[in-house]
Amino acid sequence: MDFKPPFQQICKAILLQNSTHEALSSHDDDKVSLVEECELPLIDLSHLNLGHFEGDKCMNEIAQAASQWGFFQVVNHGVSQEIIKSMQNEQRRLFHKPFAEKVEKNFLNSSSNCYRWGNPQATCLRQFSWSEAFHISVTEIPTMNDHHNSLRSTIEAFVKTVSGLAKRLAEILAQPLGVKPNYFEENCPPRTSYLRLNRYAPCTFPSQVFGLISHTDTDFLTIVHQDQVGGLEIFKDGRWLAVKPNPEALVVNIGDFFEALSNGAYKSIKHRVVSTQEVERLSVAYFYCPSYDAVVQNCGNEPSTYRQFTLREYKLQTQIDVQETGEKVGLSRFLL
Ligand SMILES: O=C(O)CCC(=O)C(=O)O
Ligand SMILES: [Fe+2]
Repeated sequence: MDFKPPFQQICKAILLQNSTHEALSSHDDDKVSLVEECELPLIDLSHLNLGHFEGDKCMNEIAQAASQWGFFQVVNHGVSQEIIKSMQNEQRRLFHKPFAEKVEKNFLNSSSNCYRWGNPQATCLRQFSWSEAFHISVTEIPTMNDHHNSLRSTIEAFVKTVSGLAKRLAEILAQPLGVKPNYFEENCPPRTSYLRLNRYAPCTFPSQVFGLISHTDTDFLTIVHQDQVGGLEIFKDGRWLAVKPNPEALVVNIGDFFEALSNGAYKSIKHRVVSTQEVERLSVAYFYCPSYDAVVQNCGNEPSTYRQFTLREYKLQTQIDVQETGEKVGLSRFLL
């Protein structure tokens, strides 16, 4: 039985609905083109344990990377290569289940819309993502079906380490902002974060369709492991740069809520994944989120750039924008 979602049929239908001219004449930003490769700032987290001087230096590097890049990579992060390998194997096995099974409501015994693919709202190819994903809320992990070999125990092991890492990084980033020390303890209980397992299938139209369309993340920060295939691109200083994969490293990026909390000092920058025709690509992302009604607002003394909001308001606004325009508008909706 086929495991691939019907990406090709949907793209053909979109192309038929639009004139070809319209589908191909998108904004320059949205075109798939050759881009330069970059190496993200690389931070060795073992330095945090080397005493005050090295520790402070490492914390400064983290805050600087968040301000200048919005993206960085970390090594010695505590997630073993064994867990990473095992996660990739489990992901491959999971995504290679028949498509008809994956779309079943109770496939993982988690929320009914846990399996997602493409973009149901896409009206043109540049809004379509040639990828599939499982969104797994941290609360759902203990009750997940485990007839998929050791998927659940692997996810548990991964989340256990990565959730602690997310909190630690958030606290380090919050320190120079004057955010109260227990802000994340109070506003980001473990149950509010989630994991996304991504699979980017080989793509029939790699020059026209992205694996994942350009977006910023709706969270405080995201921790990603990408495999060796590559394809992640970030929008920095007016141009797209390809992130060179580093199998040892985890990629960390600032989400919209840290940009608001830091009053724009840390950057939630646009990123996307380009498709390839040849091979599949796997990645796993942990989204560190506040609870629905936690208030996100500038904690410094300067005048605020954004009005305060909650995740509930933000998600509602995003839903409206996606329905009306096919895309998330994001933080600019909350500009003062
Ligand atoms: O697959 C990747 O490398 C990035 C995924 C991503 O940006 C996301 O899931 O929000
Ligand atoms: Fe993202």
